[in-house]
Amino acid sequence: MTDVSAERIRNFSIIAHIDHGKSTLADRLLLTTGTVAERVMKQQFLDNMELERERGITIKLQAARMNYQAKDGEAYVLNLIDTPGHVDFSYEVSRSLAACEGALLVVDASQGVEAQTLANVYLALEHDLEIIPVLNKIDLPGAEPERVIEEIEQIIGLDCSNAILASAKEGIGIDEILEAIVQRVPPPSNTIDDPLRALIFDSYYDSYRGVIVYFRVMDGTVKKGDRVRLMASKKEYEIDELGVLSPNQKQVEELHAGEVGYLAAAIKAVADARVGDTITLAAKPAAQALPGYTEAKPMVFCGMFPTDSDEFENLRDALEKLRLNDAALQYEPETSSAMGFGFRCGFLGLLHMEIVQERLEREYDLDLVITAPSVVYKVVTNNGEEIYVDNPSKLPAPNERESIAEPYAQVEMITPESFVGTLMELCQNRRGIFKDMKYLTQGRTTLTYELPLAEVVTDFFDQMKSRSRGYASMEYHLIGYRENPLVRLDLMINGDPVDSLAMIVHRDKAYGVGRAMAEKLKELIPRHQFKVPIQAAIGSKVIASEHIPALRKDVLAKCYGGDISRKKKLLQKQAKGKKRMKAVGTVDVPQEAFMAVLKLDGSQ
Ligand SMILES: Nc1nc2c(ncn2[C@@H]2O[C@H](COP(=O)(O)OP(=O)(O)OP(=O)(O)O)[C@@H](O)[C@H]2O)c(=O)[nH]1
Repeated sequence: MTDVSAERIRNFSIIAHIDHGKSTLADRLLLTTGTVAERVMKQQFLDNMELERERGITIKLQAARMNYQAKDGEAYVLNLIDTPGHVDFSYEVSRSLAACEGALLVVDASQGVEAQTLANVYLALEHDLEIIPVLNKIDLPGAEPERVIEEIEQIIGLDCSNAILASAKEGIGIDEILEAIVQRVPPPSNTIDDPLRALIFDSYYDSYRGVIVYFRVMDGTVKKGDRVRLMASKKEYEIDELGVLSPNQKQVEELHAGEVGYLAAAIKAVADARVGDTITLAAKPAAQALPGYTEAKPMVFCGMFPTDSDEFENLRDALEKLRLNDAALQYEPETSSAMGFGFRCGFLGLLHMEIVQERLEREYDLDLVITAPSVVYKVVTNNGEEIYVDNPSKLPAPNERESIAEPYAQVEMITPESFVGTLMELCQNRRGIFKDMKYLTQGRTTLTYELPLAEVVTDFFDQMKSRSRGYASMEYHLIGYRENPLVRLDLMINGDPVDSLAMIVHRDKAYGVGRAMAEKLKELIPRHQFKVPIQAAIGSKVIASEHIPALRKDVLAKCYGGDISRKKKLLQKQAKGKKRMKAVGTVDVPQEAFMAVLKLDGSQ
């Protein structure tokens, strides 16, 4: 039972760029408020590391409730709500922020504002949050808090006259931060008498208790045993377990407006209790759900095929299990003439795709061949029908379609001035449309471009990082569909078109990409006993052609018989290399070949 009144509650999150010190500061706040003892924190940290290593995933703190005795003599409850750190999950970030009244904006005083920080600050401002700027790492000799403050004021237009100088590592400024949270973040409004409305900001699947839902009570009261309704999914459940996160789960009997907690109610999959949905009471439902709910929509699609076709059912089981914990993951069976049976999967973005792929391989021990990511194209067919195509091999032929449009993104980059030239060149190569450039303090610049999403989801991020030696940061958001003269480029191996290699490209780039792809495939596909021709074609027109010469020598011949261990090693190496191959007709094609489009040098 918690009996804290709304005036004594403060709900806040921390906005920070990667490595600017969010986790260190969160730990400090937990320690300083006595929520977690130092000894426990060390142990927990180690346990989490162990788990992370074992499961290959990052365990994150979703929320923590702290008790804080403020200088005004009153006891407060401070709820820290975590936000995911990547653009792919910006919808989740926006829901986490919607559950707060304030945010700490943590900026590394030796670095400055980065693009991702900016995106999240704008989200926080949209939700009318009180933002408290914190300049972290002031213990570093290179810290320049004045410059960074100027930068924050200039870029965000945020008053930084009362910014806090802190070092999460050394424990400097922590009391000031806690006091600022109490004094500057507004308390939640006291709507305890209204019908229950609670906002889901996170959830995960637990194999014993079902889905654990993290929520913020916006109005009313929720009790253990209540029958609740989820307003978007329209499903009803009885609450088996209700609690707070301190930061470990601790059961309570009820939670009121303004409080943050978790519940378990034998919910089978996270898709049934989605982030952004509103929890209300079945007996006395609220008239209206909380605003802002949308269903996460996959942006990037790819084919996933088991290298060994007998593994198809195992792949299906694994995807089903992952989906219990990932409402945004979509999949449906796909049959490819080249690859056999597999699944067409949809993801929020490239990082999401990589996480799922990694989990399938690590946790479910599957060997997969994954095709290059594709965005969703909007095609108007000859009979005026509008269809969405997420698989290039399914694009209607030119004489069957009226028009084709592709999604565009606005990309914001922040970079030291010296890399502006090379980043502009990158954007131009990727069909970018220049929108804006602004000079900030100390030779840093913001660059804004509009780019086709297809050009962003390939290797844009990696290219940006390598061209700026790691200094630039970026953020993107979708701005709608635009028509373009796009064509389907087919690739043929040994005379047969390989549907999983088909791609949709701009007409003006088709020749360059076709040639580069043929060359890249020649480089990536191993030699066989026979000559393997490779061709790129648009419709029936071949635009590039290469061939892989036949293998002549036995690889073992080099070993002159004698050295058996060396021979073994060579065979092992070959076996390892073979693992991620897919037989396309009589040709073994390695995984890298399907991702070849990501490896082109970008100058096409
Ligand atoms: N010198 C100094 N180092 C700090 C300070 N705060 C954090 N760090 C260091 O900065 C690095 C990143 O800190 P984290 O707290 O992991 O940063 P984060 O923002 O949570 O990073 P992600 O979890 O990757 O998003 C770590 O090596 C910290 O030890 C500080 O005040 N001073």
